[in-house]
Amino acid sequence: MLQARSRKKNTPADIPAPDARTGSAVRLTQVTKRYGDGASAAVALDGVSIGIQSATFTAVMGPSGSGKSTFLQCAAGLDRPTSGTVQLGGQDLAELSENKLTEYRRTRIGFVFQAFNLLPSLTVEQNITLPLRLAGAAAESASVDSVAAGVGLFGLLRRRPTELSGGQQQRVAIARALITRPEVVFADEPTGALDPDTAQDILHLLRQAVTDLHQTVVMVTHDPVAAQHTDRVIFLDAGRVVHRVDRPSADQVKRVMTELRGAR
Ligand SMILES: Nc1ncnc2c1ncn2[C@@H]1O[C@H](COP(=O)(O)OP(=O)(O)OP(=O)(O)O)[C@@H](O)[C@H]1O
Repeated sequence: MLQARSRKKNTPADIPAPDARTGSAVRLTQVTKRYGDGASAAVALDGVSIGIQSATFTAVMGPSGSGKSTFLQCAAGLDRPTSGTVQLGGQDLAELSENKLTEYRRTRIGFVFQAFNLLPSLTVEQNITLPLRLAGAAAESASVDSVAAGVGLFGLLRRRPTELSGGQQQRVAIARALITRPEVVFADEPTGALDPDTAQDILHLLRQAVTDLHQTVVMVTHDPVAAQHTDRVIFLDAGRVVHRVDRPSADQVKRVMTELRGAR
């Protein structure tokens, strides 16, 4: 069970608190992302406006090329939209310089990727605490132990990533994403490289982070079974939000995906 604990004071003082007015952890307003110019331009996001409520688990789905990765990249401040605004924790990301945006991502946003993206030369403990150390904040051993125990890694802190299973490596990535108590954790196909049973364990962990720690989690996935762990599925097609399903079942999600693929 993940343990709730107070938000650490490791964030820059000039960054505002979550968007109390809307309750949104992330808000995209008329976000368009265009790659290239002229006849060869690709519109990956086409006027997307959506708010993602704090302390919810959201899946982003859609056919191949519908704009899911671009959505995640723009919402997480990894890429800048061509037009429109992204607010995260009440901060308009366009107002941040590149350096401030990097600092913001490090302290206020957590990332979990399909390929785990751990540093092989660091121990599990060092991987988990890396975002704190990069931000110049001390890692309290009690909080590291609590996060590690919460994701089922207790006793493995001295190991290196190569000495862990895929599921254990993804637990390290989740602990690393949670250690700063970010505004939002963005997960890009977090179960894509795992067997079905291990994938279920990882999805339960992400669910617990929302339920027990009131984290906001946004996950891109192709998997209807993964989506049924979430509170809401947002469906993209041709760069637009075309459908939403709350408290989704895998069958509902499959139906919508079949319709979207059939409509192409
Ligand atoms: N760097 C880029 N340069 C040019 N076009 C791009 C670039 N990145 C994405 N695109 C285009 O933007 C559209 C959306 O791509 P995106 O990767 O966001 O879709 P996706 O839904 O994540 O796809 P998939 O499920 O196949 O990963 C596609 O038409 C893609 O070809």
